[in-house]
Amino acid sequence: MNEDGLLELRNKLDSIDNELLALINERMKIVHQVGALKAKSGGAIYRPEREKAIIDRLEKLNKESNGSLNRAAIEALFLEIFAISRNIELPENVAYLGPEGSFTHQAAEGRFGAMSSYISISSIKGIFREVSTKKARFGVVPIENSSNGIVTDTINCLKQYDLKIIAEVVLDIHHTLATNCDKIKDIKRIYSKDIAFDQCRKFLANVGLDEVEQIPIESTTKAAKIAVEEEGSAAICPHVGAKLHNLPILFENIEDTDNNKTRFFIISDFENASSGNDKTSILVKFADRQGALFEFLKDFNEAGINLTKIKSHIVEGNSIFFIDFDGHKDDENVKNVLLKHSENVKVLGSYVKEINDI
Ligand SMILES: O=C(O)C(=O)C[C@]1(C(=O)O)C=C[C@@H](O)C=C1
Repeated sequence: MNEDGLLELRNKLDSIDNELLALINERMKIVHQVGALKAKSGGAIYRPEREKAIIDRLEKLNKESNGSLNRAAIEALFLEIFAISRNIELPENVAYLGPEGSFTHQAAEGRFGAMSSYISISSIKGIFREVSTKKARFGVVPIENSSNGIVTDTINCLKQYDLKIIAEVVLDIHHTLATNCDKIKDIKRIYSKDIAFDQCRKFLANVGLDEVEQIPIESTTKAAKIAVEEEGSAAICPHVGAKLHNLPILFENIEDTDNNKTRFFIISDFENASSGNDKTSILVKFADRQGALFEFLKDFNEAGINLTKIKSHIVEGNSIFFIDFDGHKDDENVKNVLLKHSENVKVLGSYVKEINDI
């Protein structure tokens, strides 16, 4: 291998890295001052709308100056910088639906970065409790999956607790089949979460595993932990979960649809300012009379509000609707409609709209 000139290029990289480090430290000094200011005013540390505005601006600048980074790369770099910044302003705990390595953990790390302090919690209700008792500043919970629909526990908790949705994260969900068995025919049982089995039905039939015992447990990552200890077992689990428990992966991306996504909410105890590109989620209980739903939808339509999702859901025997629409709750047209229906509506939060939608 001819590596002439490598040393010279590495020297150049080293001196750029030195400059980057000095600049980042310079940035963090200012972040420290922002933190002190917020400590006085009581302002929220996490400002998703500001982070989005910075990334939008940098993406535009990058295009204008013909930079080689795409939006995903700019986001990856700067979301980590913001996460470090927030920790400098005030270290805050993030509670997520565990165990470690779960998809919710991945969603949390994607938004809060490597420096945050994470608390793994085993139930959705536990996460809401953790945030409302201020043991954690943020909670990360799944709200819906493209194949399995709405997560009932999350809706119930959003109804019950006085917390706000402050951000959404949409993850592409890929499953692996991981096992210590050398051959498929040696697999005698498979562990996973019930919905993961549902999402991989065709794959299991294709490889002749549809008749093998399926043991549903509470998390896909725990499935990997059990399968590594039990001979003749396999797990349907995330790549990260298999790696975490040193379980060899036999097949990757075994989900039946190539558009398998899960949407997560980040919950906290504050409300976001408008970013100009927001979405709002509400729960609505309609009066038990003819035309109630129709009137509600008509008012939204006349106010020029784009409803992006409407799902009915039963809580304690009563039917309620989970609705998403474009706009911020403080936008004039939104405010008026919500005011008119305030008796029946619970506003769950306005937050920056993700590009990756479900
Ligand atoms: O602008 C702020 O409010 C900050 O706290 C600074 C900063 C940043 O690093 O730029 C950090 C955290 C916020 O979520 C948004 C931006």
